[in-house]
Amino acid sequence: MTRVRIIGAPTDYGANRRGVDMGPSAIRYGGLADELANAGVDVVDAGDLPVPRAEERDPDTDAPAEGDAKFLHEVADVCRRLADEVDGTLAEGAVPLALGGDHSIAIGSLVGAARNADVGAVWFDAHADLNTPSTTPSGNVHGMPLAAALGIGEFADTEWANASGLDPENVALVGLRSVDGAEVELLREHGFTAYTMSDIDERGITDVTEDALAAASAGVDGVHVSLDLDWLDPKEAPGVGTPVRGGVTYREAHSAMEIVDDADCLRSMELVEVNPTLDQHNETAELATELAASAFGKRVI
Ligand SMILES: NC(=[NH2+])NCCC[C@H](N)C(=O)O
Ligand SMILES: [Mn+2]
Ligand SMILES: [Mn+2]
Repeated sequence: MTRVRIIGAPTDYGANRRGVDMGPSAIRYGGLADELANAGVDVVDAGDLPVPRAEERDPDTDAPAEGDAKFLHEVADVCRRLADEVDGTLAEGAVPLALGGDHSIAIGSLVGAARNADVGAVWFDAHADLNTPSTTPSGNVHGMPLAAALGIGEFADTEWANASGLDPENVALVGLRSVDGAEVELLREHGFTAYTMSDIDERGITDVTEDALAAASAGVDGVHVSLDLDWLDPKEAPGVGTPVRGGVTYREAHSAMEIVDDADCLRSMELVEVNPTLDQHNETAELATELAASAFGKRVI
């Protein structure tokens, strides 16, 4: 029986929209533990990491990386602790399921998942999250976690540069539709596997997700699945801070998660960017729980 350990990371340091720190509560209230239990999974909830409120902190943008990256020290502190939790969960033989919080927590998930193994990643997101402190249009670290975990640009000087051991060839991005100029360059240069919404239109979600998982899992021990809820169309998932029209549908999202389960390479997962203050009747949080259940094996019959 698959064992899943839920780890809440209630942080909004990486996003300028307050409210995403309430994501873990909303997702739990949306029925996560029951959904996973119905999927036949043995679930343990480890509770939330303690995260000081952003108002009590200074969003200084100095070291460890130069440029404009708000609350980078605070993000680093949360991610160090999350990495320890993720690694500890894997050591116990369970699958870590981290709940954001904004997408900056992915740095901790990836570093933790990779501490004692070679990993790949599938990034289900409207965005590439490959900005660095010098290229960011917003200063928000939730637009940078993939660059940070890969040690790209100014992140080469940080503790993260060699921590994840991630190879861009084992990173597949799915559903891209809002990519900044510098990110386009990185996607072209580094050998990432990247699928835009146009690829999904042309080839269908099934083929694209199968290819993404094949690329992410080639030659490594397992795959981290990072699910940013803004991957979905805002009509389906309104409770996110950076919505982009033209995302995947409810059915496409479930289909992709079922393929994640079929591929049998899932090592760790996270659900990020659920912002209950922007949601309608908690529907985005509930959708996150349902999608997690599909990824962990829930089927109709
Ligand atoms: N995880 C997210 N929602 N990221 C949104 C990033 C938006 C934009 N590319 C930025 O860097 O600011
Ligand atoms: Mn996004
Ligand atoms: Mn993201």
